[in-house]
Amino acid sequence: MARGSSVTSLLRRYTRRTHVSRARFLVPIQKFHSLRQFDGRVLENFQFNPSFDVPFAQFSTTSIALARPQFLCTNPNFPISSRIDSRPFASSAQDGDANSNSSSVGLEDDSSSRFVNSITHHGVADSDEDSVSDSSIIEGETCNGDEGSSEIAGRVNLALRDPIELYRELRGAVRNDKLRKSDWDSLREIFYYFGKSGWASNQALAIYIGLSFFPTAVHSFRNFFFKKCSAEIAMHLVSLGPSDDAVKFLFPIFVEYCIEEFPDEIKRFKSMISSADLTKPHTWFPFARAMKRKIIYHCGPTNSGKTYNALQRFMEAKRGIYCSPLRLLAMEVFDKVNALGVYCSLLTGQEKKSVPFSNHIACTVEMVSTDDEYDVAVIDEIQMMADSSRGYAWTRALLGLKADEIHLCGDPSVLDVVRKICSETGDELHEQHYERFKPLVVEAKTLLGDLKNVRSGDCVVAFSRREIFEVKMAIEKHTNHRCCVIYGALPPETRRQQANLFNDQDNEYDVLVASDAVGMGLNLNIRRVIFYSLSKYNGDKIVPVPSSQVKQIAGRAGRRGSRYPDGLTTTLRLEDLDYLIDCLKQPFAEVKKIGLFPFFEQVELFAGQLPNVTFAQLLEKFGQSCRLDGSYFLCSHEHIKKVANMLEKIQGLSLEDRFNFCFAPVNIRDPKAMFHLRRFAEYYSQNVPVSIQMGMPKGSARNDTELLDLETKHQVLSMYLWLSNHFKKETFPYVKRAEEMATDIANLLGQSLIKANWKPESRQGGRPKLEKKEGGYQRPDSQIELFTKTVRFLTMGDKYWSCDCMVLEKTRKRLTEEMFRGGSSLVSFRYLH
Ligand SMILES: Nc1ncnc2c1ncn2[C@@H]1O[C@H](COP(=O)(O)OP(=O)(O)OP(=O)(O)O)[C@@H](O)[C@H]1O
Repeated sequence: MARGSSVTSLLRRYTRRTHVSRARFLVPIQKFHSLRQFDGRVLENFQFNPSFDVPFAQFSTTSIALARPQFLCTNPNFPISSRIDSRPFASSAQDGDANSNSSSVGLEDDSSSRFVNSITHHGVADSDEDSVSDSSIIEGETCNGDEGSSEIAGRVNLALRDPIELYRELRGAVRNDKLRKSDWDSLREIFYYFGKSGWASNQALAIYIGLSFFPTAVHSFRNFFFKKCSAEIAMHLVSLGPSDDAVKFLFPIFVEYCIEEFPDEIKRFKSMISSADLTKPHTWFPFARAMKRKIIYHCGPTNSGKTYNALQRFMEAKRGIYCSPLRLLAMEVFDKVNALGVYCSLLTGQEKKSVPFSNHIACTVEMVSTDDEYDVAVIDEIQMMADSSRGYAWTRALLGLKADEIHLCGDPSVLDVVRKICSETGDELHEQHYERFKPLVVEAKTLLGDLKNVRSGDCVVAFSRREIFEVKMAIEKHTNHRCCVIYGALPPETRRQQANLFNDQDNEYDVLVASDAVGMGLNLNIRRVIFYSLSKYNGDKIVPVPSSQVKQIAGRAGRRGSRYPDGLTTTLRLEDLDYLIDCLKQPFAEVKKIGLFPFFEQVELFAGQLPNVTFAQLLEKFGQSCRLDGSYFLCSHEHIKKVANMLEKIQGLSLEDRFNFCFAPVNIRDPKAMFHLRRFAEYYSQNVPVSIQMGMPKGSARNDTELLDLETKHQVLSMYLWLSNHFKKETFPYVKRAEEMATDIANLLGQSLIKANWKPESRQGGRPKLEKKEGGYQRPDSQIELFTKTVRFLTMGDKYWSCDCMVLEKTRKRLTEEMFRGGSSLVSFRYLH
């Protein structure tokens, strides 16, 4: 990115000079957010010094609250009279209540509260004589007669003096040569301690001294101090030694020094921070805020009719928008609604289907417009606001949609966050709670580790492509069942085709083998969901599948209106059963934070502060500097940074181009797909028509390599279509051709899957295998200790064993064994929540 010359070179130079690591930079920033929350509460009436334009209240901070008496007392900007006799930072000393002090100033770390306690114990402003003598003992002084007392009294007075006054005195002073070498050594140690103090560096943020600049500022302050300090101040510091007390004594003087010495640095850091300000996101959408919106939260588990009810309102409305988590689901709604006679258009990243006269639109949530007005909007799977990478799209839709009525469908995990948001936006919230149409029944018998036990209508869920094909092969080899296959890398069209094949009764494809992609968006006639395993690769290591996902997937069994309204779920192996039950029993974990990501305009503003960095570095810096309110987190941008790094060398892309290219749907672990994205960007940067440059496969895949190739080809075409919708149309002129090719490849993929009976290959090669243990893979441990709710065991022969409440896990196992011995061929138990 060629940009103008650096206005922030100083800051960057400091960053380089001090080798500030990312981790070091990040940790205090987090703290700093929490300080800021405290700030709003405690410092709302606190004024700042306008002459320096340093809004102390803007960042917290504890120090400022603590330092208030000192700032107030001499600064003409603070007319309120203050107690000159108050000791620096020891506001509690005035009321003599250490605890109330530490809570009232919102001290957040242990060291700070320890410090305040120590001040209170040693404090003298509470005119407690014992404290004075304690102080002298603790400080290692010997109080011998009047001389000792007056020396201590002098230091006590010094400690009570206004730091601004002290600073002014220092400014006008000349070097003191009376100090002994040992005193200078002590002072050096004290300043070293000060420079290393996390508390001080954190508090310095309040005056916009950034963490990277802090060591330089301390160094400069030290030089100044050594040149100027009086014997009195030096001896006072020496008596404190390298301690928190010394840090807190020096800090307000340091603040004065920085404000006077580094106004440019302060201004620069301040503008960088404010350009990365993501606080109060509800204020980003003034038009939506001007509306009186009604939010209806359809809250409940899977298969409880949430989406059905929301869609009824959507179809009744004059103008409606449905926001989907998946292209597939947007297509389903588009088809369903049009079939019912409501004209509806489709908008996803890859396709725009405009239906004439339509006032309704089904779109993917990332594509939702916050400019258009609607009567009714539906945001499906609202709990995805908490998704670590895509959550921002749901947050944006909820905050920004201009709709009179917004229906949110989802589980209860984000209910509290939505309540909080509505209280901030002023929207009226209505909650509608749902129960599953029919309870999900856990089959305790499991498949006993044998895939021969699959039955018609079963869906076997595995969490890797390799396992999916292994399971399909095994089932087709050892039974008469034929399998359809659904996993994430398949195009939505192929997934739908496989779903239809499975739902259709007039063929032999009666078993489905699927990944977690089956958890959302497809209406399937599933009788029983069987978990082949309950661990999955998370991009880094093998982890237990989270309980929310287990619930979502298991909930696919027994949909209302399907052939199997009673849903069953179980595992392949008995050993996994406890974890499955555990997950189903877990209440929905309450989400505390939801995702945000800056708009391009916000990134652009920030880029103005850091002109000579790469786009990936810019994003990294943004992540480090951005400020967020307590209910939000910055969505992960690792994927975006990888693409940004790949495109770095391409000249001629504007910042906006780079930003948009980074959101293109690409599998960053697939080198071929990454190669094509880079090629597309290169062509685009040269302003020449971007060609597809990809041969069409001759037929369906004959082995797994060819199948993988088809998948990649489809992804590249999908990327081309996405880019054509996000960049100048004329640069991507082969849209028609790309659409045709994509459709053909989706069909070829469907045909390939039907006959696929080969050993699967791995796209990455390097992915860790599931760790084998005796009896299978590494299983997640069950966390169940007790059953705390009513549990009822039943056999399929309508004979019930019931035992209410607090059934120990061992008891459950014993009962299950008894039921087996009792000759029951199929044993299940049901939780009545
Ligand atoms: N009142 C109803 N009349 C007829 N069918 C209904 C009704 N309510 C729901 N259904 C059907 O029940 C099935 C599940 O409903 P729906 O998809 O709305 O559930 P959900 O709670 O949104 O589930 P999920 O979160 O899994 O999508 C759908 O096939 C839907 O068409």
